[in-house]
Amino acid sequence: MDIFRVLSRGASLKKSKDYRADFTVPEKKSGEKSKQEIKKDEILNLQLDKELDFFNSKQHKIIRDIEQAKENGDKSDDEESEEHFKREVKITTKEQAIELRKQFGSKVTGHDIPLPIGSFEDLISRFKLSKVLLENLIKNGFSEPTPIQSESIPSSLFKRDIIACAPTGSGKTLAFLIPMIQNIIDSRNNNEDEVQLRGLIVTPTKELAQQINGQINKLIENLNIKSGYLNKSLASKFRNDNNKIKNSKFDIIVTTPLRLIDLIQNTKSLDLSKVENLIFDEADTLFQTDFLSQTDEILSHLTNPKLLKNIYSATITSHVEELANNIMKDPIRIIIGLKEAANANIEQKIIYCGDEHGKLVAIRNIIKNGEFKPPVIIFLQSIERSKALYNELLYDGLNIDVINAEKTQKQREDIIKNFKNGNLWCLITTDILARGIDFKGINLVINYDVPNSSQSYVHRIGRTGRAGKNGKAITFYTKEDTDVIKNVINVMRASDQLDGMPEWMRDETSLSKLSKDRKRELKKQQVKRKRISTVPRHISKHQHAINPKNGGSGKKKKA
Ligand SMILES: Nc1ncnc2c1ncn2[C@@H]1O[C@H](COP(=O)(O)OP(=O)(O)OP(=O)(O)O)[C@@H](O)[C@H]1O
Repeated sequence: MDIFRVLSRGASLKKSKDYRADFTVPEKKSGEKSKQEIKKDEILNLQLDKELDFFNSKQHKIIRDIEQAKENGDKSDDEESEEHFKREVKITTKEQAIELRKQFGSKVTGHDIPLPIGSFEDLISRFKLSKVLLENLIKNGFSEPTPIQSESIPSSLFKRDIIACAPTGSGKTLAFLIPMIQNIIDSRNNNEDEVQLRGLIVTPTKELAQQINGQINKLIENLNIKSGYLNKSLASKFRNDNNKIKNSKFDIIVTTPLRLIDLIQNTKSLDLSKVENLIFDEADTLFQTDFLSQTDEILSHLTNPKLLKNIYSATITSHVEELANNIMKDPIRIIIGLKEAANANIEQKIIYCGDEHGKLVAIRNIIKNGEFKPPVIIFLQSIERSKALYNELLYDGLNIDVINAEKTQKQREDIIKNFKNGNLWCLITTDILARGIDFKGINLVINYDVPNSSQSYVHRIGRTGRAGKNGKAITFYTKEDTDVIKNVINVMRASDQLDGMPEWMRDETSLSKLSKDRKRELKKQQVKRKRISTVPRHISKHQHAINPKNGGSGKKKKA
């Protein structure tokens, strides 16, 4: 059973210690329902929707829909859907735009900025948005735009380059997908329906690329648009350049940088010269020194003069903005909320644990005191440490697994599937899952090791508190973390989360600030930590030695 889906559809929450029993689905009544009963259910669902109005932006629409559902009890589906398309444009004046931006905390700068949209229906009248696309949005539960969508979509449809920074879990993916798909529909209409690779989305991890492609597939239903995630198998089809791939061209490709570069350098089967819309998702990673040459290489193959460039992330430093400005034409800059703050729905807490042993004690305390409410994600700084913590907690009855870059793609996919459908309660991982991954309903993120930058902290804890839901993040620190923990405290301060914290933390002046050089140093190398284990070293060494996998006899020596 997909507990997250059940939760998001308004299942009731029981107070129970057993997490599996926390989710109950309303029972189905036997027999046919009368029309009146169905209508009553609709109204109830809409009222439930209102309570679960995560983005605070659905408010008036839902209220209006409740009223309409009450009044138009017997209208046909066709009539109702036609009415949906005829709704008046909500934002038509500069004053309304200023008001909306104030309400959303949006800062939008640049030349000739278009008005934001107040509803997805605004796009029908202003941009002739495809009705099928709007239907697909509504079918998937996206009824009102989030603040970033409200600004990005019209700017992109006006064919502008965009630098966008909005909190984790605030809907950036749809913010770039909706205009990309609409632009493809428009281009295809103007070019006698010729299929060409027009949209390219570059992300730092495979998991994220796959997730975005899944999202695209939901939006392009019945649109005759084709999207592909450039995994190993698709890349090898391109490499073989057989007719199969030629005959099934793609409108959109989602990829990681290296996979794409490998393909364009070694084959001529993927032509990037017609790409009109480029997205760098988690752009600040792609503009970091490690990725920069790859990003440059990709840009050099995108030769279409009409190319639109968009960069999106929850954290964009001024350095990244500077780099982006160099490759963009007159971009519109959209910032939602505060740049370095975490999502406001996340309660943040730090715990001093003294040393490594203290961290194990702290995590077991969290389990004992009921704070450990699954689904939970635990982040550590390295593969070794993630495996060590997994071995340590394996027998604590937590239903856990570990996911890191050592696992095969298939293993990674299976673990994620199990976590999403509720078979796993807790995922132990590294920064590989820190960005972009959208697990619905994560209750708690634990930073077992302090992340090495404020950006990494914001993204890691952003796996909870998504789509308007609340979440909690706990960060452990020890005496080794005196410097890196300052990054975390600064984000907590920017997010107004220092209430109840010791005086020295709340007082900005008592925390000597980290210099830029020191921050850079910390990002490059991880804090040196002692190994994780409650088992004394001489015993674990002995266990390792007798393990048959390591050539041992498998037998314990007699005392
Ligand atoms: N307009 C909308 N109405 C309701 N839910 C939405 C809307 N837009 C997006 N969502 C949902 O919000 C969740 C978070 O969206 P998304 O993954 O795009 O966040 P993000 O801003 O890209 O986060 P991150 O910075 O972590 O990558 C998703 O589950 C998505 O389906």
